Amino acid sequence: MTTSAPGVELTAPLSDRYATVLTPEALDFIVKLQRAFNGRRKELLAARVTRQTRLDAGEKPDFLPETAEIRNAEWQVSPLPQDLLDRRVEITGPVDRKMIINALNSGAKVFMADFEDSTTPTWDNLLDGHINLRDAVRRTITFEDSKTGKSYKLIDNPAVLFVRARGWHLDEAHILVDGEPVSGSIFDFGLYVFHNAKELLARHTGPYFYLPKLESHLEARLWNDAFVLAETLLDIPQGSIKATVLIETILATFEMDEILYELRDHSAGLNCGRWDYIFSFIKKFAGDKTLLFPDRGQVTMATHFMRSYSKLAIKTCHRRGVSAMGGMSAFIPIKSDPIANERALAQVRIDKEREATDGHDGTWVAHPGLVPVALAVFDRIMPQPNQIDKQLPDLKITAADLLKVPEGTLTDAGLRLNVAVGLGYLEAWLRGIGCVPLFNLMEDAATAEISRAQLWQWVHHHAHLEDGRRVTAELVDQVITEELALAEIRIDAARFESYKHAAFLMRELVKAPHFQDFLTVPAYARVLASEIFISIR
Ligand SMILES: CC(=O)SCCNC(=O)CCNC(=O)[C@H](O)C(C)(C)COP(=O)(O)OP(=O)(O)OC[C@H]1O[C@@H](n2cnc3c(N)ncnc32)[C@H](O)[C@@H]1OP(=O)(O)O
Ligand SMILES: O=CC(=O)O
Repeated sequence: MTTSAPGVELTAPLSDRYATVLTPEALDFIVKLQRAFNGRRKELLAARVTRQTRLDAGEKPDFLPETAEIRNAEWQVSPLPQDLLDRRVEITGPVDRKMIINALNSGAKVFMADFEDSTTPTWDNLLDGHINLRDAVRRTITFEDSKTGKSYKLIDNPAVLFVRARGWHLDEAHILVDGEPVSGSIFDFGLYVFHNAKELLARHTGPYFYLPKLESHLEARLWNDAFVLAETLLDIPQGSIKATVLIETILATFEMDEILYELRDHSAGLNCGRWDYIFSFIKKFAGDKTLLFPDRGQVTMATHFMRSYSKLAIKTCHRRGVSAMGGMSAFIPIKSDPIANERALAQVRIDKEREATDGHDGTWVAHPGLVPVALAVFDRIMPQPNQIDKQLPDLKITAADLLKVPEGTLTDAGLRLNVAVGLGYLEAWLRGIGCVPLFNLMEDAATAEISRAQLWQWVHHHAHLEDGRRVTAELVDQVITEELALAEIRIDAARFESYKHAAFLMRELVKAPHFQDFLTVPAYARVLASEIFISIR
């Protein structure tokens, strides 16, 4: 569908309802950002490829000599807004209407509405999500659950809202500008900020964002420049947009000071995105057979490299006057089994205690049932709003600490779990559901990436399981076939179709001669090609 804007085309239907958010003015705003920044985005994505070639040749990352001056100098990020001083518990979740209300009402200080790893970016999910957020910002959001008959509305003092936009690598294929898809980041950020920035500022809060999967401070600079242009176009004060960057790639961890520096007028600190971080470590060194990771379940926050990264994030943020947010424990409440449930909650408690004691200023939870658990820990260990004044001048973290591969075992159970999680997650994703409970754990794109990355790594480096068997493509293939057979008994025919698509994709990803950067990229292409989701409403 061509639009009234020259060079702009929509490849999906725009219902009257969707046209209330994707207005000509909003589209024009997105197009301006796209034309201003897409060239640099593509250069930065190309720079990722060049860097990967060097890593494949054996180069190891280190703190950058050319930015030593920024690391060594004393400077501070602009003061945090009042409503971001206390972020002790943040709940995250997809942009589903009922979940937005539940999350905002959950008792958490912050809700991060996620267009990224817990959302399949279908046209419906995206535009419904923006409608939901527009209504949430204006506190008019309500929901009637037709299944239960329950009505939902916001409480008087809901959580502060953040939005996680998609990463720089993802395209939004439903809008073409000058023949090219719009950047997913620009679409998510642009549409939200366009409709809500002024309204949020009038309500004494602001347009707050989480920025995922950055690999360098130059990518942070691009975000900062997008913020500056958006503030100019919208005529809102410079510095009123705030963003927390997820440190969730092994490369970004070497540039934390520099990332904060680039965003110093717009920064709301850093967050340890632990799952993507583990994935990124495996991916960036996929070519190195000496860096094999053990079973996913053994790669915890207690391992040396993960603890080192989390402590370095705390030290860096506190020195610059901003929050260092902790991450997401994947344990979720288990309704069907009180004993297993208590075990899961205990795991969450241990994780949050470690974070609060180390100096994090808050943490993430995946489910409203975990808000009181995390709150109790942070209230006890951090009675004040944050612990930014906890400075760690004597903490020394080296490149060797950050690059120390965790020890452990590779087991048959670990392999089977990786297959089951990869298939189960992809199956849901292809049906438009970006976050699911599997085997009593929260699974989203980041956690599923670890599973499929491990399978690739183990196959390509001929890893041995502890029972002595070698992991081969044939073995993984066989386990996929076994999982498919089990699924066929368990689920209905329509879902089984989706499972078969998932299995096809998994096989492609695991057998690919070169590690595929993100599973969501081929999965998105598959969804677009089969038009599973572009259903006319
Ligand atoms: C690594 C990362 O990137 S982390 C960030 C991305 N991941 C996330 O955001 C996780 C979000 N969490 C979720 O999607 C869900 O909690 C899941 C999929 C893990 C579990 O879902 P379910 O098993 O369906 O949850 P469950 O049935 O226990 O839900 C109970 C209630 O809590 C609500 N709920 C569950 N999780 C959330 C949430 N994160 N936010 C708001 N409400 C939630 C449900 O809507 C349901 O509400 P209702 O009782 O009013 O109907
Ligand atoms: O985005 C969060 C993560 O843990 O990955």
